[in-house]
Amino acid sequence: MVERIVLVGMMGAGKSTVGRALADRLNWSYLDNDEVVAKLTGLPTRELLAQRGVAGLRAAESRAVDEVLAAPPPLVAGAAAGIVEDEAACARLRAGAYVVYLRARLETLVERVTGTDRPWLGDDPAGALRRLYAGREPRYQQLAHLVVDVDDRSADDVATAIINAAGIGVGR
Ligand SMILES: Nc1ncnc2c1ncn2[C@@H]1O[C@H](COP(=O)(O)OP(=O)(O)O)[C@@H](O)[C@H]1O
Ligand SMILES: O=C(O)C1=C[C@@H](OP(=O)(O)O)[C@@H](O)[C@H](O)C1
Ligand SMILES: [Mg+2]
Repeated sequence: MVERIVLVGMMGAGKSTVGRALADRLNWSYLDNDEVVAKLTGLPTRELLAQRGVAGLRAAESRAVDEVLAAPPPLVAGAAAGIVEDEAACARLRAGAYVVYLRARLETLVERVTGTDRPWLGDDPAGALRRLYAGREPRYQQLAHLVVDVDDRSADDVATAIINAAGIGVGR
């Protein structure tokens, strides 16, 4: 029975938005990577990256996975977009949760994150996203138990697709 759903995907795919909508619909709790990392380290993600570098950020994101896997179910969680760069964390995630890849076209991601204050984007968000996407896309596919296309769909539609595919009975 599915009782721990973890959303993965690129920044801007909608992990936080869909995750909250899905948790609301199911009346489950929601744990967001950014919040778990802030709780574990006392620092917002951007600040953590600035102070401890990429290795420090990835280490905290890996610990956030363990926190999510140890938290009492039922729950929905949004993982760090970069978790696919950590093979050991991916193996734990896949073994301990129902992993859903929110797959978005590159153009959708560019549209959603350009102008926001996210790591890696610099002054060429489209180029940065294209490079990240090329490296990560096959890994998200491998990691996930379910792939859901999110372009041109509301967050609520995406949540419905996940509920149906995972065979979760709402309200039972
Ligand atoms: N299905 C959707 N349709 C339209 N906009 C969306 C959808 N999902 C997310 N968004 C918007 O895209 C942006 C990024 O979403 P967010 O949930 O923060 O993504 P992530 O957590 O994966 O980085 C937000 O402005 C959010 O409102
Ligand atoms: O692309 C990445 O490596 C990251 C993107 C951001 O996450 P979102 O996908 O929630 O924006 C950031 O907070 C995360 O820790 C690292
Ligand atoms: Mg997010």
